[in-house]
Order: sequence, then C-alpha cells, then structure tokens
Amino acid sequence: MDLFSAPDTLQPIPIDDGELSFLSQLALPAPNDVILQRLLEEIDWKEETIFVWGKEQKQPRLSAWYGEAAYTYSRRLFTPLPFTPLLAELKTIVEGVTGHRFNSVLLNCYRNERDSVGFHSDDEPELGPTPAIASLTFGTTRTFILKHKTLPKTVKIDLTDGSLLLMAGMLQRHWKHGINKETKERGVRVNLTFRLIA
Ligand SMILES: O=C(O)CCC(=O)C(=O)O
Ligand SMILES: [Fe+2]
Repeated sequence: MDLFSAPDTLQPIPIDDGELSFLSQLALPAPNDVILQRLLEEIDWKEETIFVWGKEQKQPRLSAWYGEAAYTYSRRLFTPLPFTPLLAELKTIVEGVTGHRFNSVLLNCYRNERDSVGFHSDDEPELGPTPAIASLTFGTTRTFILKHKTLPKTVKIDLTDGSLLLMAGMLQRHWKHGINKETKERGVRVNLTFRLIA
C-alpha cells in the first residue's frame, strides 16, 4: 500500500445493530515491532484464573489491567496498575483518532496459536449502555469474530499488526466477539482494549 492511498482515519465497517470502524495502521511514535517488544518486556503479564461453572481455570492467554478505575471481570474485582508512559502515550493517540476518552486498558497476550478468548460481550455495567472500546493490535494477525446474539450473522475481521478497531453504539448489546484457537503455527500477538470505566 502506498503512502497516499492508506487512510489515516477510522473507516466504517457496515454492521447491523452497532457501530464498527477500522484503521489498518495507526500513526505511532515508533515502529510496530519496537512497541510490541516494549509491551512484552514492560507489562506485568499474568496468567489469570477464572471460574467456569464453579471450577477454577487458567485463561488461555496472558493479561494485564492498567488504568484509573477498578474493574469487575468474571465476577472478580481487579485493581489496575497505573498507566506506564508508553500506555499513556498510546491512550492519547487512540483518543485523538477515535474522538473518545478512555481511563483504562485491558491488555491480552496471545502467546501462540493455542491462545484464544471465548465469545463474550464487553457489557459490564461500569462501561455504560453504549460503550466505545478501542482495540489496538501488535504482532501476529488473528481473526476477530463477531456473532450476533439473536440473528444468524457472523462478521470476521483480520486484526493486523498496528491496526485499530473501534466498537461502539449498540454493538456490545447485540453481538458477542472472540478469537478462536488455530491449528496453524502463530507467533505472539498483543492486543490493547482501551475503555472508559465509570
Ligand atoms: O484480542 C482481541 O482482539 C480481543 C480481546 C477482547 O475481546 C477483550 O479483551 O475483551
Ligand atoms: Fe472483548
């Protein structure tokens, strides 16, 4: 893609019952691979456990929370770490491009093809009824799958290195999203979802 055809603003992705927009390469202060390495080294990655049907299980990925407000997830209260300079810089850039304000970020690290995130909606009450969630990806491309909750509709988006996806409006109310495990060998991927928690 040449410099003059690559858009530098989010482009809408047509979808029913919600708002979705995508930018294939966010303008960043350093190359994607440099930011990826810094995130892998600087972030306090944890292999969290969650309760599934009353049984404790390891999440199939590493994760970390940074931000200003505590957050509940899978019925557990998480106290975030304060933003690092890099995360604060990325937040400011993402706020500028999306026009939304954020005060927390959930980071997920998919170590290889066996890591995944189950289908869910980011619909916790503290996010409000129509949350804007900005998803920034570094590293290996994985396919982000959206499934409508009541209609037989599926949307698949390849989240490529340096891309930004904005979910907004009624999307979390009407759709679930997730990332499946794959069989083909995959390298590491880091995803940051910026959120505004009340
Ligand atoms: O890794 C992704 O692209 C999605 C992560 C996600 O859905 C979440 O953190 O809520
Ligand atoms: Fe999510």
